[in-house]
Amino acid sequence: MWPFSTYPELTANQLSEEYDFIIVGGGTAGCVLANRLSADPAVKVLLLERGPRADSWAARVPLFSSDFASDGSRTLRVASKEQNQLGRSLLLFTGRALGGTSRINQMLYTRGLPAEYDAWSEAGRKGWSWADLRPYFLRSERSLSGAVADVHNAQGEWMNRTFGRFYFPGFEQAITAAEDLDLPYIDDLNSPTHPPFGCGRLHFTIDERAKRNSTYHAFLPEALARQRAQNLHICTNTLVEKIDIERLEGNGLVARGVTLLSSGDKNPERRYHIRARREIVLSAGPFGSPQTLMLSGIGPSGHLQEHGIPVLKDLPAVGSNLQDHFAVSTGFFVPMRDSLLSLQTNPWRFLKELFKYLIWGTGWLLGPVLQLAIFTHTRLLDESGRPTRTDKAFAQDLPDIEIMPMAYSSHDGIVPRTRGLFSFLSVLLHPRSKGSVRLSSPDPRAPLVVDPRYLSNAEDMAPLRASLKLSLRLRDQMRERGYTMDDWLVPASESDSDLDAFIRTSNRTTYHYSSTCRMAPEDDTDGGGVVDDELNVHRVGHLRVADTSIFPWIPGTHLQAPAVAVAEKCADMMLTSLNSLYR
Ligand SMILES: Cc1cc2nc3c(=O)[nH]c(=O)nc-3n(C[C@H](O)[C@H](O)[C@H](O)COP(=O)(O)OP(=O)(O)OC[C@H]3O[C@@H](n4cnc5c(N)ncnc54)[C@H](O)[C@@H]3O)c2cc1C
Repeated sequence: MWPFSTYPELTANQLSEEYDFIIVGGGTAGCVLANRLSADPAVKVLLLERGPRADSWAARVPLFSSDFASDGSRTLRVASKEQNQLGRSLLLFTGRALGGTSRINQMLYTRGLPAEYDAWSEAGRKGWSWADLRPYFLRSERSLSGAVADVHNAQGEWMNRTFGRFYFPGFEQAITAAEDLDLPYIDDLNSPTHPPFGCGRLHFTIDERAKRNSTYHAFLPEALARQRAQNLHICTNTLVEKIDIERLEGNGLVARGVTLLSSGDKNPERRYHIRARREIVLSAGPFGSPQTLMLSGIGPSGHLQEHGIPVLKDLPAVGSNLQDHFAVSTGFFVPMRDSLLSLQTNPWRFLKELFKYLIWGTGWLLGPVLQLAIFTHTRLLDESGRPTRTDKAFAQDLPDIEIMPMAYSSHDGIVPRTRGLFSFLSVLLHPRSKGSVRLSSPDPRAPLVVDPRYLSNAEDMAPLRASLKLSLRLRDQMRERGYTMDDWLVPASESDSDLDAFIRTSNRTTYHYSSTCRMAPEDDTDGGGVVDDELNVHRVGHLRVADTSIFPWIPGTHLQAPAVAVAEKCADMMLTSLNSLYR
C-alpha cells in the first residue's frame, strides 16, 4: 500500500471527506472516467474499486491474464439462477480489480457497425448515433498500425493491434473456407464501411511490448497516477455499499455521497461516508451498478421492500433487461500441435512459446486462441446454411451472428485432452431474451441472483440454428481442402429438433452482460429505463451511470470498446456541466 509501494493507491481511512466527483467502480469504464475527470488539477476526484490492483508480470502477459488461463484472482464468478430452457445454472464472469473486466477479458477490440448506434439514435436516444459516438471511439485509441482518417487514431492512450500472422493452421483454413463460401475477407473489421457479412482479423488491446493494455494500464499508469496524486485518489479493496441520497423539500432526490466498507468485501472493519460536491458516477458494471442502486433504495419497489430496503424511488428497470450474447459451441479433433491444448500437454512446447514471448514478444503467450471473426445475417443463408446473397441490398443491415473459430475448446464443460481441439463458437449478436439481476440480501457482500433467461424468447432459436449449419458448412469446406478435422461435439443431425437439442446442451455465456440500467425513458415500452440521454438516473440529481449497463440494448459487438466510448462521452458531459457552473 502507498507510500510503501510506488503506485499511489489509498485505503478508505486515508481518504478526504469530500471530492468534486466520486466514481464507483474502477473497471473498464471507471478508469477512463478517472483519467478524464482529473485532468484539471483543481478538480478533486475519487475512484473506488472493490477489487485489488493486483498487478504482476503474469497479470500483464496476455494469455496468463485471460480469465480462462489465469489464477482467477481478478475474477468474480457468479452462478446464474438455474436456466429453465437449459436445465442448469451457468457460471458468469466479470472482472474484480483495478481495470475491471478489461484485466481478464480476451482483449478483442471491436466497435460494431454504425447501424448499431444509429438504431439507438432512431429509438430516440439523442446524442448516441454513430456520428455522435465516433469521436469518443477515436479519442482514446492508439492504433499500433497507424492512423487512418475517421477510422483509427494513433495518438490516444489505449493501444490495439492485430497479429501479423495466424498462429494456428486452423485459422488459415477457416478464413479460406469462409471465402470459399462467398464471405469476403475484410481488411479492417473496425472500418465503419465494411459490409455486414464477411470474415477478417480481429484487433486486440495489446501494447507495443506485447503486454495486456487494460484500461487501468492505459488510462491510469503509474506515472499519471503519481503526477495526479493530489487531486486523483485511487482507493482499492473498498466496497461501496450504497449511494447516500437526500430527499429535498418538494420531494426531489439528490445524491450527496457514498457509504464505503473498508478492507474488501470479506471482512469489513469500518464504514465510511464520503461526500461529493458535484456528482457521483456509477461504473460498477452490469451487475454492480444495478446492485448499488437497489441497495440505495432505487429499483423495483416490491423487490426492495422484500429485503427491507426503504424505497426512495420506484424504478422497475433497475436490474431488469439483462442481455448477453448467448453462444453455442461445436468442437472438433485436430492434430495436437495445431491446438493451444498442446501448451498443457507438452512441456517443451510451453518452454518454446515462453522463450519466444520473452525474447521477441511473440507466440502463443499473446493469447491468440481466437484471431478471426466470421459474420453474416442469417437471412442471407439458404436452408443448408450456405451464404446465398452477399449483394449490396443488405449493405445497411447488421449481422445477427458471429462465428469465432478457436484453436481450443469453446465448450463450457470438461474437455478431452488426448487430441488437439478446435471449435466454432456461434454467437447470437441480437438476442431477444432478457433476464434480470436481483438482490439475495441487503448485505452488499451477498451473491446476486442473476437470471439471464437465455432462450426465453423463442425468436432466438432460428438464428442459432442457421449459425450452427454455417459452422458445419465451414467444417465441410475445411475438410474438402484437406484439413484433418474429426467431429467431437456436433448436433446429431441438422433437423430442427436435433439442432434445438444441441443448442440447449452445448452452450455458454460470452460474458457480454449489458442493459441492466438501460438508457431509455422511465416508461419506455421496451422495458423501461434507468438513465436519460445524459446518463443521469431518472429524477435523482447528481447521479449518473456509465458502463455497459446503460446500453439501450446490447450492441452486436464485443463490449469493451463501446464501454470506453460511453465513459469518454460521460466525462465530456460531466465536465461541460461543471464548466457551465463557472461561466
Ligand atoms: C472472460 C471475459 C472475456 C471477455 N472478452 C472480451 C473481449 O475480448 N472483447 C470485448 O470487447 N469484451 C470482452 N468481454 C466483455 C467486456 O470486457 C466487458 O463487457 C466490459 O469490460 C465491462 O466493462 P464495465 O465498465 O461495464 O464493467 P467492469 O469492467 O466489469 O467494471 C466494473 C468494476 O466495478 C467494480 N465494482 C462493482 N461493484 C462495486 C462496488 N459496490 N464498489 C466498488 N467497486 C465495485 C468491479 O470490481 C469492477 O472492477 C469479456 C468479458 C469477460 C468476463
